[in-house]
Amino acid sequence: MSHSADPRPMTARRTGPLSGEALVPGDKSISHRALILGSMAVGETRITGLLEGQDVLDTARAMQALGAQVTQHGPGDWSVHGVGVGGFSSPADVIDCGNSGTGVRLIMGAVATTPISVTFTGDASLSRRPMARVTDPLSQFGTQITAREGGRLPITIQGAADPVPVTYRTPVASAQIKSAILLAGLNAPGDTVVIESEPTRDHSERMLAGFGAQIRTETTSEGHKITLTGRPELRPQPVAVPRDPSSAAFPVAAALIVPGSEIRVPGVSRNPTRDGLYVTLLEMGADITFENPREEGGEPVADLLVRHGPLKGVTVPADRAASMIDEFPILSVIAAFAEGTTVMNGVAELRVKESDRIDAMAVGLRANGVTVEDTRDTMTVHGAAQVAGGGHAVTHLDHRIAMSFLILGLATQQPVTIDDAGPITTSFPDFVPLMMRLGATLD
Ligand SMILES: O=C(O)C1=C[C@@H](OP(=O)(O)O)[C@@H](O)[C@H](O)C1
Ligand SMILES: C=C(OP(=O)(O)O)C(=O)O
Repeated sequence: MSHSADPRPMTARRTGPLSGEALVPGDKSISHRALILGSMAVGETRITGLLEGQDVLDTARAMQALGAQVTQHGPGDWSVHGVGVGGFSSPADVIDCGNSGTGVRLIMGAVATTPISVTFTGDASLSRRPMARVTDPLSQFGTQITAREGGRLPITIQGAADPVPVTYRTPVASAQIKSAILLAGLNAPGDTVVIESEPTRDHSERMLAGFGAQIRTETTSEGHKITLTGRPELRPQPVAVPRDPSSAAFPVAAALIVPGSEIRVPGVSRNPTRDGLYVTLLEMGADITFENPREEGGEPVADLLVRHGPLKGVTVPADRAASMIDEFPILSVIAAFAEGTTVMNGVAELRVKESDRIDAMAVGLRANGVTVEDTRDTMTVHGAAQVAGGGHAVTHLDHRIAMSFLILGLATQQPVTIDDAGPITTSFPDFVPLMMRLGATLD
């Protein structure tokens, strides 16, 4: 489902020190996977801390359309009665994945080796995004796939009745490609193998192991190699979803750039495959302390204590990009307030997210007085002690662009406006009230 068609403009104004506790929502990647794997297990999976953002609600609805029983018991507290590996049935209608690349790509994988027919659609943003990166490897299982020209949505999948396992080297570092193949491999006999040159977020591997699948990861001369043995019976597991480090990045950024701020962000995942922003911020000299490190729901988590302080520009190496791929828009905002230049390398994938995020950030930052250079796969931001603001940013149905510019406006001399705050509901429905409770001025 797409968010409401009426755009909701919003303005962020220069704010006094931020303080308090920011309880950010559950991790989006883990929430999608908990619903999908719960639906492919036999029996009841209980999920706590589920992100109730539109992207995840669309996946919940898709699982129901495919035959699983998905029930909300309270805020963040959900259960899924799964149908087992190979147990999905043809849905009565098309499956609309709204704005969610993760939703559509993982669910295409999950249905690819079950002999049912499913048509997928999405909003204007998702309909522009490349899908051949997933449908190409899925067709190797024996799946019949028809897509709109250029490999775009709408896509119809006729799942393979007699699937064969696949060995696939991913052409770009993408957890969505990897996960789609692994989910398809669940109902193929024998071993399905994915080889990636850079490790990407490993939530699928962790959760598949937790649900009892035979899966192993090795670093080989070919790259990072994941081998899944097909046709397991998945056993339901309670899933406690940790708080999302990608969502935490927004209040963290606000505290770093608004003078005098000090905030606490508890229970945030510190999964090393998601930690690149925090590694980078420490290199920039950010005052962040990771307190009370512990394990929750199979993921390392910590409480973040973040204080405003001087920051310096850094060069982010290309091999770190996968571990912070969704955090570059907000890093570019933080970099605008750092002393010196921040160079972000190996970020070409940002051009095929909900929007072309390099272009959206570069254009919007320039409109607010920041000097930015970009190439196909790099972005360079020149920091300054003061940032003028006073500009307007176009968000292109992209939640992370919307939130990034609202954070920018909390520390600029003049207010920053965005054309539409609506897409924020996809990943962080409570963003505006949460930021206002910390002291932000958003209207
Ligand atoms: O697997 C996932 O949950 C995700 C993987 C990343 O996409 P890619 O796999 O396209 O890099 C990321 O940008 C997205 O927000 C979530
Ligand atoms: C890229 C993102 O999500 P998706 O690919 O699931 O739409 C994101 O949340 O930043």
